[in-house]
Amino acid sequence: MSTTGFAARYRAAVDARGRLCAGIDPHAALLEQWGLPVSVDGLRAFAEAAVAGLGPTAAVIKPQVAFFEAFGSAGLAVLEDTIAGCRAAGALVLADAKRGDIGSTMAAYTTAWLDEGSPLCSDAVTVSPYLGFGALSPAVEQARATDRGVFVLARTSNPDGQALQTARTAAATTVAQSIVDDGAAVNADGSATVGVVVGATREHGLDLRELAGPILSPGLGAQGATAADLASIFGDTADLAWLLPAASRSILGAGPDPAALAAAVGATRDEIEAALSS
Ligand SMILES: O=c1ccn([C@@H]2O[C@H](COP(=O)(O)O)[C@@H](O)[C@H]2O)c(=O)[nH]1
Repeated sequence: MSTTGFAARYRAAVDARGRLCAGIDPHAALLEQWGLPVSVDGLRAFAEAAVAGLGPTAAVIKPQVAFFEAFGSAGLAVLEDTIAGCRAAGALVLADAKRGDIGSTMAAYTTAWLDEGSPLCSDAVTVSPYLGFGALSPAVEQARATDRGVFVLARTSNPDGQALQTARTAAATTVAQSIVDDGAAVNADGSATVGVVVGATREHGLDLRELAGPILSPGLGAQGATAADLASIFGDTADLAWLLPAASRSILGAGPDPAALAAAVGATRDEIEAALSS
């Protein structure tokens, strides 16, 4: 396995902390469950507890940008501090922003999420390939140059994406498989710059064995997928060393005590590791 680029940083994090991406999704319902107001003050208290609990324990932390954007500029200020806090605690930060646009606009998104000078700069960002994989080039090239990652939506965990993602391209592969193959072509340099998003909620019908990059798999817990599902869905179709299962609400429900959040991360990770190594 390569030890260059994002690959080296990703491998170091997962080797030290295990295969889990823990989400920070400050849903209004979770704020209320934690006894917090649905306001910027509540958002900040939620995020600070989440950073304290998840930051030192999870390999990768995925703030869901939408929940911060919902509070406007004050919410984005909380997101900036959340990203900085997670990175300072030793976790890799994957900003779940799902950006994607024509190349010139994509360059601006790239500056926002992958340029060290930006207060939102993260270790990786999720992107949408609906404008074409090539339109993502500014992000891919910046990520490759700075040992960061870009996670491209391929086969999402929700049922709504089925028709589009399993449609056949002119080359007769599915759209989702074409995204995986485009990512594998970038990763042929050993950098693991491109990860893909493949939900854990169903069979995906993809061959992920040549990707040589991380496979973010949301859907554990609140969306119904289990650790046991991971082994059956990905066991024959992927290099499990690259599998990065993700859970948000099922972990955050243990809050607001940071120690309880850390314990939930540990328990979820241990369940995943046991399922994937059996
Ligand atoms: O296919 C996808 C892509 C992204 N997500 C995001 O992951 C989390 C899942 O949260 P849970 O609480 O664990 O359900 C959320 O931020 C989604 O936007 C996804 O679920 N599926």
